[in-house]
Amino acid sequence: MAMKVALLGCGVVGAEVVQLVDRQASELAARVGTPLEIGGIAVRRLGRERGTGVDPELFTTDATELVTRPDIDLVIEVIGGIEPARSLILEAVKAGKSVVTANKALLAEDGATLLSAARENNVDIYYEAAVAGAIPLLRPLRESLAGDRVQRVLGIVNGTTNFILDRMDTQGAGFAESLEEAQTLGYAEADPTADVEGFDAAAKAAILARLAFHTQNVTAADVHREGITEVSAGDIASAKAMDCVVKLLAICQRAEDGESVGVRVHPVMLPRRHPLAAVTEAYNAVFVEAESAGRLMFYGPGAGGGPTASAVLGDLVAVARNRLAGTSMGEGAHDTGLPVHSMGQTVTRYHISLDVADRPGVLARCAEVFAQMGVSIKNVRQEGSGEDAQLVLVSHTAPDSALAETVERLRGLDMVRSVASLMRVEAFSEDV
Ligand SMILES: NC(=O)C1=CN([C@@H]2O[C@H](COP(=O)(O)OP(=O)(O)OC[C@H]3O[C@@H](n4cnc5c(N)ncnc54)[C@H](O)[C@@H]3O)[C@@H](O)[C@H]2O)C=CC1
Ligand SMILES: N[C@@H](CC=O)C(=O)O
Ligand code: NA
Repeated sequence: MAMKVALLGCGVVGAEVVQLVDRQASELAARVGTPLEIGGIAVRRLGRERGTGVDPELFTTDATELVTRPDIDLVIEVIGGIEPARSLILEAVKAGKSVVTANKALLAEDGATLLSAARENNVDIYYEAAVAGAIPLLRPLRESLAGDRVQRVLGIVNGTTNFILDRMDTQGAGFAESLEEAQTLGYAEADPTADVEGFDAAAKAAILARLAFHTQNVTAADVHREGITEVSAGDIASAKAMDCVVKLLAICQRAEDGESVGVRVHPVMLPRRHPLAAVTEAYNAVFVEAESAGRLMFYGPGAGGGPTASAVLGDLVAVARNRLAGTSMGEGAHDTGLPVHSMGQTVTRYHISLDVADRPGVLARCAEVFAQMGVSIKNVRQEGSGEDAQLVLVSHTAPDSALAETVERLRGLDMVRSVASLMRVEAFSEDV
């Protein structure tokens, strides 16, 4: 007997899912062990279904009735946003149906509640599409690396911002025109604030941290977030001068004592020799450092209807197989409860470029500020002279709060005219 699937939302991803389920019907049946059939599609408004080639009888505006219908076995949620997606998923789970979702915003806000409801009802919630689209990433973190200890995850997890920064770096393009191009190419969200202000990447960072460190505590609100709107042509030039590129990274890291984790999203200067520096255009990549495995990199398309639907279908096969076998994954049952430490406690490294008056004693005075704050200088160079002099300093690693205070004190020196460029530097974990 066929397994019936309810689809919630028929936008960019949903429409692609419908096509794939139809086109690959026989392969899916063979892989699951029974045919999969779309039993209903919840949409916001009826009328647009004409021309899709799908039986108009399948469409409904009553999503709650659809997810609780007794003949529905599995639910795919691709509406997005918090409500009504959360209530619909909870209804489905309570009615004994497994769920596949691509909803990173919801999982980052309330993933622990959803997973706990799934465990109580012996069903699954799978969400591979929610982070880095088509790239198989969450399952490797959850399953393949279950026997290892992940130390750090560095990810380019937002295609739009990577596209913009890449255009600024390689073509000298400005921020506004690069964003416009990303929108034209269909990478950016309708309201691109979620991309350029780092909200989308922060949601993905929370999900990655939960899986990497087996801690259910992390939500989007715990993630320190800075977007790319302040990244200037001067920052890009400063990065180039250090043989670096500017990337927006999601960084999840265990504290040195292993007792807490740091989760953040912000622009970084990254050495060109780092594998993530080679990730261009709208591609995503996630670099994982694990104790025994060493360094792993997951790379591929992180957005778009086709890639996202591919991940949704992979999950659909997995939850259908589990249902046939009468089992479920039980994600989140083992919770380390590791707390999230503040950004101030996170160990980082700064690149600081100062417009200074080129006169004797400037360097010594700046170095004194670093010493007062207990921050060690890794290297320093001067560019230009006279009125156009710039002092470029790169620190060794230190608590972010000490580095931020160092910058404030430098700003207060009368020989420092302005801070021309300020950005954290990220590299390999052994680079201090
Ligand atoms: N498009 C992409 O590249 C990616 C999307 N995602 C996620 O996939 C999900 C869907 O994204 P898209 O398809 O791009 O969005 P979309 O905006 O194209 O589609 C969402 C659809 O849901 C419908 N909808 C809204 N409220 C509804 C309701 N109450 N009942 C029924 N339908 C309703 C909307 O009318 C729309 O057609 C989101 O959670 C998004 O974050 C994840 C990875 C990549
Ligand atoms: N707008 C997002 C879409 C995928 O999650 C991006 O640019 O990566
Ligand atoms: Na993925």
